[in-house]
Amino acid sequence: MREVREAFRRFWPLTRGDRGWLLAIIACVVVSALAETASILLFAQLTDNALKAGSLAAFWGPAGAWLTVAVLGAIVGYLGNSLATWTAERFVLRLRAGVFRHVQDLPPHFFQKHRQGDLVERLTGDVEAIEQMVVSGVVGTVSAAFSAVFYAAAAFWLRWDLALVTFVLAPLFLLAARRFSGRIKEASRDERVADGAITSVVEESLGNIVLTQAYNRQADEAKRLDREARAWMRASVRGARLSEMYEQFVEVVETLCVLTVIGLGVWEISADRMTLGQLLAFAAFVGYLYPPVRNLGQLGLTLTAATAGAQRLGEILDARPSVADPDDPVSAWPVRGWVGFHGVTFRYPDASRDSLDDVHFTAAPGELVIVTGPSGAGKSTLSKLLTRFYDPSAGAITLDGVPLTRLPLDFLREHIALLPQETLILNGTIRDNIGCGRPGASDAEIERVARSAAAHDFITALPEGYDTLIAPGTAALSGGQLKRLTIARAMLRSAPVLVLDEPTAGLDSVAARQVVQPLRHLMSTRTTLMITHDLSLAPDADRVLVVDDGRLVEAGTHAELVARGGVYARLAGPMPGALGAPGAPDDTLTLRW
Ligand SMILES: Nc1ncnc2c1ncn2[C@@H]1O[C@H](COP(=O)(O)OP(=O)(O)OP(=O)(O)O)[C@@H](O)[C@H]1O
Repeated sequence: MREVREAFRRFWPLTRGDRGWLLAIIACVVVSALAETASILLFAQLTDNALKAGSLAAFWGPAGAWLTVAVLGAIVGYLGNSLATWTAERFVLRLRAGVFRHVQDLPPHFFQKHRQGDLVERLTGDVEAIEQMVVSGVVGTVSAAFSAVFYAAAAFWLRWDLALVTFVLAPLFLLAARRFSGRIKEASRDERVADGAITSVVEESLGNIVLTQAYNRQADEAKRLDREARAWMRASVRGARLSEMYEQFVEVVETLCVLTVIGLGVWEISADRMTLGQLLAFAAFVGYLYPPVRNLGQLGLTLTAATAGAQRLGEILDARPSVADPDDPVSAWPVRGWVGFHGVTFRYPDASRDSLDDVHFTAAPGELVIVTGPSGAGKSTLSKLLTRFYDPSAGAITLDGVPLTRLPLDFLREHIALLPQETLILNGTIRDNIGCGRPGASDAEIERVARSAAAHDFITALPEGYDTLIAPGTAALSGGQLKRLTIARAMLRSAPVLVLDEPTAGLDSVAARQVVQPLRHLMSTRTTLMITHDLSLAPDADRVLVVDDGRLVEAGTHAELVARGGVYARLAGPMPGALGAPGAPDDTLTLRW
């Protein structure tokens, strides 16, 4: 019960704006119940006056009234049900949008901890389960409670003594619901978890299809899916079995009640204390009473099953973004591009050691700063802090002297463009993929940056040119071509600070050169922080920073660091043209760790 209260406290506020509609739906239910009652009483009247007496004259009046009531009931029923569906779907829409917005602001480590398929299930199945509880549940409970009280009152009004005897059996329904609810909830939770696992396995397998085929892992992947599918099957069958058991038990209790009514009725009629019409009406009221009572019992089950979904969604909503917009933001100014790291120390959430330790450096507008160092040294972490995916544990990062924590996130990310290590492609046309660098950019601007990024020629060679559809993982373009699209995207953003994380990773030297040339153009006008193992640009850089084990161990120009003969000199190795150095095939030196 505490869980249900908790779930309501969290999700009920989302019905704001629809509560008037909820009342309207309940009003429709009340009118429907009234119409039903009137029909039953008219039926009793017909039985006693027309049927038993065989009088056609006594037929027309009640028959006309019954038809009118039935039509009215049908119209109100239709309105109520349509409104209920509309309101429920609006709730789902709002809840899903809210959770999705929240998820989009969560930090990278959240997505490393949760499998994608599981998140998909939470945003679909669990969202619907909560609707079942919050909207349909509330409307259903109020309606069922009202109908139950209403029909019970009608039965009492007709024959209170008979009603009393019949209702003695009612607690059996609630007992059954209580007995089954815990187990049904457990099965429902297992089913949702298994659902998420299946989606995850399918998604991961299809995403990794090359690995699966190249290493003949088809059977292993099939086994993985089979394991999750069996878990789902077990939970699903268990859930269905429990629900069915509950249904059948209730059915038997209902039959018991009906037989009690008929038995008592026969006795009363034989003693001339009741007419046949009254007995039929009484039996009808008791019969109408069962569905709402049954629904009330079942609502308990729906509630408990839905709390499983509410808990899973609650876990997501409780995850906090690692950064937030400042309460007192600095107002916008024309950013020049001074970047400063001042004693920056950082530890990832849940990590046991610092990934960056007391890092100091500054970069001036127009400067190219290369950050290099061994794998795992903390280079990409620098870029995540500069684009504020996380805030430093100690120290501060500044843009034009203003701490990043004082800037609205939108403003920050408008002025610091990130070209991440992975080539990130959107599902859409090539134009969309470049254009998303600056929403609202004209076709001419998109084409201009594509030319600067050396992408225009291969784009126009495609049959559909800029309208070619591409998607993550399925694009019929090479790695280097895709990279150039992302460079064009970054160029379009025209941010004064550019953070490039391994822009040439995974490309051969020819492709790397094709990528680097437009990058040089892009970098000439902005502050650029380039994280790379590829030192081909190092001689051109204004400064090279060497990071090792989270610390900034060396800083200077390429020539200074080579001359110093320290870590960088060892990493860079002999340079072309140096005495005894093997000549590079061209003037681009590509050294890798
Ligand atoms: N989400 C995370 N949670 C905990 N530790 C992390 C996380 N991401 C990175 N790390 C750790 O932080 C350290 C620095 O990682 P980072 O990705 O910055 O290295 P890098 O220098 O960019 O490496 P590479 O050159 O291989 O890309 C590593 O020891 C890594 O294990």
